[in-house]
Amino acid sequence: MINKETVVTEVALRDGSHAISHSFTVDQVTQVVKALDDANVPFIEVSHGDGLGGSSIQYGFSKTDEMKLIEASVGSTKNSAISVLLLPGIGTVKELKEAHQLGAKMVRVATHVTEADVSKQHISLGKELGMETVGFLMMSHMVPAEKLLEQAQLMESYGADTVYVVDSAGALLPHEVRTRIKLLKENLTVNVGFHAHNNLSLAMANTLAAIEEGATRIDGSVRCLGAGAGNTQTEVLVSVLERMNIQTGIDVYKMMDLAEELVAPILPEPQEITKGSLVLGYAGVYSSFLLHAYRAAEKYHLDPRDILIELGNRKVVGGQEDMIIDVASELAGYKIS
Ligand SMILES: CC[C@H](O)CC(=O)C(=O)O
Ligand SMILES: [Mn+2]
Repeated sequence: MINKETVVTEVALRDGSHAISHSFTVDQVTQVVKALDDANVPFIEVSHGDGLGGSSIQYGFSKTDEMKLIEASVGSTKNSAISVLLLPGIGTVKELKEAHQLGAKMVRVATHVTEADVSKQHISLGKELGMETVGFLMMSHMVPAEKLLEQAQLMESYGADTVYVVDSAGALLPHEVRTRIKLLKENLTVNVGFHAHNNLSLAMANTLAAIEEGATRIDGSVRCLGAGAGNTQTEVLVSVLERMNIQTGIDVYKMMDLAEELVAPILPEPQEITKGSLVLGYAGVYSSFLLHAYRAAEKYHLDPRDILIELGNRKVVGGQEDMIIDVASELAGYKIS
């Protein structure tokens, strides 16, 4: 039976950071957070696109220190809680403690889908700090449901309050989402969540499939401001759920207004499924690789699709961004020694 309540986490100010090369300013974040808070969005995620500590040569430098963005966000909320993302190794205990001190109330500890064991320290710390703590299994399309369950059970055993199935590449088909969420629901006692990317135009269909199978925590990005073709579009999601009599507590009109008036102007161009983002879903490639692949394609005079397809063939995963340049230079005929 479908749960009649869904808790939405707005990820545009974190996942959307990939789409604008991590260039959010305090002013933009403050305005958007205030409006999301006024619309009563329960959780708003604010961090570098690659999570706390992501600002680096490998992932791209942030224009504004993420701690300043987190501080400004916390100071702009009355209703919403601020969430941070952390990939163990990129972010450390130090950054998590700092974000918590600034007032972040939720941490989502993200690992590759086969590497949940590296999340123990940070999930435990999140709990110790009294934060709502989430395990976030990225690239969930790469393993069968049984393996995903094994990894989710690890996160549950470390104390996660929720475990997310994360379709980082936007590659999952609705029946594949169903199988995964169903198995997790049958075998976990904690909440199950779902995070989509719209590269195959399936974010909404997959999200509804997840909800029908019992997922109660769902991510959205307003105006689709997320990596690749973006995520499930929050203002659309909230409207659809209202039509289905599923409560999110979010004000639909306010969500629509802030999408159009505050978020659309931040986007360099409207989010759509371009040939690049489509190939992410088609080849099963991490959505945040898109702009890196475009830059490499320009440098080596290649079609970005060829780079992305080859990254998909090699099953490259998050954290291996340096492989984008390696692959591009190889395709361009350079020898790597
Ligand atoms: C680099 C972290 C990544 O963007 C997390 C995420 O949202 C995903 O895997 O989809
Ligand atoms: Mn994402």
